[in-house]
Amino acid sequence: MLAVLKALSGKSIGTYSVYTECLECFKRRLAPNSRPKYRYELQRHYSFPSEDVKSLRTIISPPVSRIRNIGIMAHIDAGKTTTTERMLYYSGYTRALGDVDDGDTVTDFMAQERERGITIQSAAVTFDWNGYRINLIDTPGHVDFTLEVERSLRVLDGAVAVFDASAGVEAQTLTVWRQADKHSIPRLCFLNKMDKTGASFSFAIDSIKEKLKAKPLLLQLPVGEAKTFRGLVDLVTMETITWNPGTNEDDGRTFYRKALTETHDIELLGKASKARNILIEQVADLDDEFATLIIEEYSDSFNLIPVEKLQLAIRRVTLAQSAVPVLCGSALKNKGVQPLLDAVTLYLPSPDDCSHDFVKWYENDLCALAFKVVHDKQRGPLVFVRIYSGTMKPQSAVHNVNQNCTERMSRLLLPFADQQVEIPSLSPGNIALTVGLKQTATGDTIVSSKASAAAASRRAERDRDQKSKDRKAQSSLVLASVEVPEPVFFCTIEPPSVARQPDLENALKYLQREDPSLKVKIDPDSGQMILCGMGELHIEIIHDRIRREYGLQTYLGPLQVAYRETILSPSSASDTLDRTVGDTRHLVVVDLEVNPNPDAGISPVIEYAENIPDSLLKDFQEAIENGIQSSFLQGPLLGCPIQDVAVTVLAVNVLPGSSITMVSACVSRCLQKALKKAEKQVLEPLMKLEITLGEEYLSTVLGDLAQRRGSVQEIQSRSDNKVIIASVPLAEMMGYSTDLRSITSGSATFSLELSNYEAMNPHDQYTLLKKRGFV
Ligand SMILES: Nc1nc2c(ncn2[C@@H]2O[C@H](COP(=O)(O)OP(=O)(O)OP(=O)(O)O)[C@@H](O)[C@H]2O)c(=O)[nH]1
Repeated sequence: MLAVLKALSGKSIGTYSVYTECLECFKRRLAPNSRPKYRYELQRHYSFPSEDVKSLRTIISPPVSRIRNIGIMAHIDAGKTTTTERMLYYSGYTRALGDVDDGDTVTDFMAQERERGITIQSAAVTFDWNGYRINLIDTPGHVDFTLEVERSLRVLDGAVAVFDASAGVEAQTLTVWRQADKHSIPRLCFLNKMDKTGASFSFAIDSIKEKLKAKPLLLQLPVGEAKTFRGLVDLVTMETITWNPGTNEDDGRTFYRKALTETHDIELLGKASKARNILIEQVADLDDEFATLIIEEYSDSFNLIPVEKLQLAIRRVTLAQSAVPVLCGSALKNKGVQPLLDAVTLYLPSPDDCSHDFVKWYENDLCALAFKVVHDKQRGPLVFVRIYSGTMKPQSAVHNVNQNCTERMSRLLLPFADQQVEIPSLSPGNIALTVGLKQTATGDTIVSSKASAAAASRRAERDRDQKSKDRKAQSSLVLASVEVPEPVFFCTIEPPSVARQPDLENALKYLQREDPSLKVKIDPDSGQMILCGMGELHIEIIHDRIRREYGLQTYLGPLQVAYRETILSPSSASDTLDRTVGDTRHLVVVDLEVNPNPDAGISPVIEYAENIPDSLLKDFQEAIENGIQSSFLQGPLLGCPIQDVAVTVLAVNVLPGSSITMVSACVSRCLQKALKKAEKQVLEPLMKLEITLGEEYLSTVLGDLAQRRGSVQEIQSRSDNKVIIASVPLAEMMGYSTDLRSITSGSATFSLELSNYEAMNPHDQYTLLKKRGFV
């Protein structure tokens, strides 16, 4: 039922994240009877502190080969949080099963998360399973928090993709799958909700093949489906796995493995033998070592292949990302989670299996990446770090390469969601939480000292092309930073009174450190603060957090779409700036030309005429380019950023003694002049929209899309549903979740992703300019 209530999310492509229309859906979650209110008095039964904390301390630094840094990723509501809760329960970390519907899960620990039952921030959770240390990141499913997923993926070595077995691959799964591809992260698939009406193992597998273009390796078969789902067949060991047959109330802790040959179920045995043979053939096709073993020793009977040999081959294939193992179960009904944990330890990589270039430059010195900052009122910023080399110790000074500052770390903690266990040191491959780092922001690299950073830089330099060694070596010290997508929505934000303005600035400063996808700027004309975000939900959550966490009742202006501007014809301009400040005369003369350049994107392509002397560029290139960049932020039509334009600087003359600020100002003014003279065009964000709905609503929804300037590209059939794929301007999608729900009686779901920026037609452009008071 809940799933049906949610008209939902979207996804991202490339560097862009996406806007999604799920504000209404989360408001619905707040409504009485949707999900229970957050209750501070909720008490979880933790199996530590006491004895278990001690045992945790003894295994602070497990062997690297026994560490798994794993993410759980999926479409919203596929069951990530429920699966994580089961993992924590079966590994002995919690004594009671958390339930998203009761708002008492461990990983969704923020107030909003518990109240609304959604995951907003990634929570890192550490636990042990069968002698392995698992650092698990529960990533959010909402597209407005795509950056959270990106951040997590950067520090993971492997991932579990959770699917709703009745829905197969959904929009957000595709997004996170692409993200995992980008970061080359080996994956397992878990087909969850096998108990749900409509669950279909074969449908889900087909959708993995078709939509993700992945090669699924079936490691299990379900026994029964939907209401009849009662267990699994493990095709690697040829055993049946059942969970207390006949009792649905069971917590799933106890389960039984039985050799399939002993079940007397001839049909199941036949099906499983066939599926196992296919698995073996698939693995042999992808792994030469295994193929040779089969040809040389087991060509007569696959049944004799030792389980460990098959497991090792599956592991190699998974790490090579030539195929993905698929498992299934029902987290809610407590089935299938323990074999999933076994698969995580068996098939997903340890930190040792993943190579990172920069690690060798640090040798045994500390090198860590801050991948998340959370602001804690009592303890200040808490920084989640992944350690790549060296050892991290509390009460020590560390050097932040990005901020070029040295800070003192007071405490080091193992993160158990909202519980943390203090530890005396941490070794490579692990994820930990630090207290005391006040300057560090998401994406920063942390090393032991400035000298160690310099030593690593020298080693990197030796490895590199000598020509451009300085710049390259400098950047090589900084681990790949998170790609922060451009916001697509913005609105003004005002404090309750002028006196509270500094408090609001402070709150936004903290929130920005935690969430780099949130941007704050000041409107140059009105002086108002502008909040820029990834979607309605994103901005609403920020607004809500300012109220709850900082006690500020702020006022938001209407949400506006972030348009762009470009030019359609070349033009040129000259400008002279002649100003005397004190005794100094500043005289700058600039000539430049602008040209449309569809490949330029949002960064201007800058060229210089050949007659401009190198000496002048040496002194003023940076100032010239700063002037160009600042002009690009405010187009001549709407004051929106400029894209797809090339600038050629034809001449620059500077009177000796003139300041570089004057050079920037003159270039900027000259560029504004040239842009104003050119033929101008507003570009609007065009979204790719995917709607899944019952056939009976098809014509109504298509009619509604036509009114929204939408163009339908394809209508597919998926199970009993229709899927409309269309492109629609973002400006027409405000409040879409409410509208779609009302015309489909709440049965349709949708997702949105930014497709591209497209030129508005003259009529729509005129209407927009008029609405904004520019004509
Ligand atoms: N029938 C069935 N329902 C499940 C199963 N697992 C989870 N659910 C339900 O699906 C809904 C969503 O579960 P969550 O665990 O919150 O999903 P999620 O992927 O973490 O959701 P977000 O954090 O909001 O992205 C809840 O109502 C769960 O009770 C399952 O195995 N079977």
